[in-house]
Order: sequence, then structure tokens, then C-alpha cells
Amino acid sequence: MNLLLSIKNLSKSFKSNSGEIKVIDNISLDIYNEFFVILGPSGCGKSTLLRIIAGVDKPTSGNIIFQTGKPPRFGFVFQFPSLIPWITVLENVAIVLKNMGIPKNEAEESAKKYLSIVGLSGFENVYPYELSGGMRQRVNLARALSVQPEILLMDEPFSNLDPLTAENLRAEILDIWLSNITPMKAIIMVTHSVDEAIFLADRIVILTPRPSKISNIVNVDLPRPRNRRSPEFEKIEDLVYSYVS
Ligand SMILES: Nc1ncnc2c1ncn2[C@@H]1O[C@H](COP(=O)(O)OP(=O)(O)OP(=O)(O)O)[C@@H](O)[C@H]1O
Repeated sequence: MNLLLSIKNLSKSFKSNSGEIKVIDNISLDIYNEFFVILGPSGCGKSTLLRIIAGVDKPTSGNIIFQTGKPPRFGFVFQFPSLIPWITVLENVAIVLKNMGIPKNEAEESAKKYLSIVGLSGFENVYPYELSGGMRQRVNLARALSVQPEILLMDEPFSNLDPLTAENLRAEILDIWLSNITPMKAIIMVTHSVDEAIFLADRIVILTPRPSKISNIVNVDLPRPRNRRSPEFEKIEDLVYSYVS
């Protein structure tokens, strides 16, 4: 495995009316080319950690060292897709590429390609309000993939979807990840679902309640697609639950 980034002695506090709230307490982690999941209870600081990795928030102390010496290209998928309502699905993806300076035709061709990868061929010319929640999240994913990220950051991407849609999308993200059709070297995903973490991850870091420290790191060395009913899956589930509780 190739090391991509090292989180070194990272702490984060926020100022509030009642004083300082410490959210992250001295976390150090190495992330390799892997599907890496950050698991922890609500409010422990998972999203904050993801935002700091992305460079959109700053740590109070500590830092992140990128192996290449500079931050890689990130793609983001958040829990709630933030699509622009008055432009089509195709334009919602292409706009990101046009903003990067890619010419209109090329941006639209590329947007079509990524919409097809996420199973939305034929929906290019519809508007976001015409889509189901799952389809909107697919557009979000197409948009994140279209920038050809080296690291895809996902913050609870399935938690606002119905169970069946969430399960389909999990399978598709795994397919995309395993097929190497994109230059993605790692996926870093935040969740509070133990089941989802074990289903998807190569490794899971389990955080404690706020201020979050590392409780444990678990390797999920199971072949894919994973069978949730297998004794091996259940064994890891028991182990992870023993660390979260
Ligand atoms: N900009 C901010 N200013 C003040 N407090 C903040 C800010 N961002 C986050 N927090 C606080 O930091 C804590 C951690 O928030 P964060 O969203 O990182 O947690 P989380 O583990 O992702 O939670 P959840 O699973 O519920 O989404 C929370 O108590 C939150 O209120």
C-alpha cells in the first residue's frame, strides 16, 4: 500500500458562547490507497476531521502531510446533494468543469461520461426536481468524480436515502472504486453506521465521543462483495461494536 497522507497530532477546538469546545484531541493517522472509513458517534467530530483533510477548515494544532508535498485533487460527496435547481442534470455536472476552465463541449462530453458511470444516461436534460433523492445523490457523485479526484471524500452520503437506494448506491460506488475507471487513489468516508463501514471499508478508524480520539483501527480483510450474514462479517461487527460502545 502507498502512503498518501499523514495526519499528525491534529487537534481542533471551536469557540462558543460558553467557551472553547474541543472537538478533536490529538489524532494521528496514516491514510494509504484504500477505502478508509471514519466511524464514530454523532457529534464526535467526523465531519470536522474530513473538512480539515480537505483543507476547508484549519486545525487548531497539528497538521496534514501529503506524500506528494501538496494537497491532491479532492472530490466531495455530502449527505445532501446541493444541485442548482434551475439548470439541467448535465449542466449541474458540466458547470464544475467549466469553472475549472475546461471548454464547454469538452465539459459536457465529460459530464455525460460520468453521468453514464453513475447510471444516469438518458437523464442529462432533466432538472433536479424531476429526480428522486437517490438519483440526485448520483448526480452529486458524478459531479465529484468528473473532476477526476485523487481522493474522494464522502460525508454520510447514504444516510438521507431509503435503505434500498442506499444499498444500490453503495454497490455502485464499490464497483467504481474497484474497476479503476477513475484515477481515484483513496476514498475517505464518514459514517456512523457500523454495518456500512464494514461493508465498504478496507480499514475503519473508530473515534471516541467528543473530543474525539482514536479508539481503534480495524482492518476489514474480507473479499468483496461482502456477505453481511457470514460468520467473518459478524465477527468483525462484534469487534467494531465492542470499540464503539
Ligand atoms: N463551525 C463550528 N463552530 C462551532 N462548533 C462547531 C462547528 N463545526 C462543528 N462544531 C461542533 O463540533 C462538534 C463536532 O461536529 P461534527 O459535525 O464534526 O461532528 P460529526 O461527528 O460529523 O457529527 P454527525 O455524525 O452528527 O454529523 C459538534 O459538537 C459541533 O456542534
